[in-house]
Amino acid sequence: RSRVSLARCRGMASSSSPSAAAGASAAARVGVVQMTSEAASSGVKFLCFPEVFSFIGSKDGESIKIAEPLDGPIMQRYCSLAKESSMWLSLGGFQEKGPDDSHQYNTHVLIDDSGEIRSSYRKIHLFDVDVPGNMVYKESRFTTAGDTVVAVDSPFGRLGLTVCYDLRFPELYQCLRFKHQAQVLLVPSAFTKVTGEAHWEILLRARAIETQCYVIAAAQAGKHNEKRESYGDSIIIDPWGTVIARLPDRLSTGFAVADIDLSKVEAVRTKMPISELRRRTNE
Ligand SMILES: O=C(O)CNC(=O)[C@H](CS)NC(=O)CCC(=O)C(=O)O
Repeated sequence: RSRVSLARCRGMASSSSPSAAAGASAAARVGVVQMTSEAASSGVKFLCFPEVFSFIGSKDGESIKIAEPLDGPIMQRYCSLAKESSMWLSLGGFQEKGPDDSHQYNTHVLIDDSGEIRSSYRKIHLFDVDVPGNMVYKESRFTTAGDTVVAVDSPFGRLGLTVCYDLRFPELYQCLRFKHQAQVLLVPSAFTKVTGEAHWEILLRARAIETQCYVIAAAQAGKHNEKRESYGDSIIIDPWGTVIARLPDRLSTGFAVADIDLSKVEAVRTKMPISELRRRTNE
C-alpha cells in the first residue's frame, strides 16, 4: 500500500507573466512548495500536479518564451523539491523546449524521491479542436507531438504516463495496459469547462474500468485569464472504477489523498481476466 495524492494551488490556476523568475509564477511556486510539505506531513509518497502546473499563458504562443529543456532551471527546482520532501512528483504538461524556436513539447515529467528525472513523456495527441460554444484550439501550432508511449516502474506500481486530450484515445491506454503492463495510469489535465463538464469523469472511469488500472488524474480548475477556464475534479479511481479521492473543481487550492493497493489490481484482473479473453478485433 502506498499513499498518493493530487494537488492544485492558487497561482497555478492563474495566468502568470513570462517575465516571472524562471518562467514559473511566484504564486505557483510558493503554492507548490507549501502543498508538497503539507502532503509530506500526511504521509504522501507520490504527489501529482496538473497539466500546465508552472505556467498558463494568456496569449497564443506565449509559453514558447518560457519553454526550457528538462535540465533547465525550472525542472532543477522541482527536482530539489522532490529530494527535500522525499517524494515522487508527477508534473504533467511542462513546456519543454521543442525541436525549433517556434515549437515546444507538452511534457509529463516524473521525478523520483532522490530528485532524479525518472522518465518523461511528450503528449502524443494534440488538442486541435473547435469546442462547441467556446473557442477553437490549435495546440499543434506551437507544440510538436511526441511519438513514444512511456511506462515506468515505481514503488507505486508500473505507471503509464499520458496528458489531458490523450484521454480521448483509448488505444493509448490499451497499449499501456496490455503491451507495457501498466498498473496505474496518470492523466494530468487542463480540460476546458465545456468538454470537462460533459466528459471528464466518465472518460476517466471508463479508462480505469477497461484497463483495470488505478487512474490518477490531476486537473486544473477555475478561470485562468479572460479567455481560459478549466474544468475538472481531480480524482483518483481504483481498478474497479470507483472514485476513491476527489478534489472538487470549485476548490482552487488543496489536495486529495488515497492509498494505492496493487493487490486490488491483481484481484480485479484475476476475477475478470480480460487480458486472456481479448480478441484482436482492431488488427
Ligand atoms: O495549451 C496549454 O496551455 C496546455 N495545453 C492544454 O491545456 C491542452 C491543449 S490546449 N488542453 C487540452 O488538451 C484539453 C483537452 C480537452 O479539454 C478535451 O479533450 O475536452
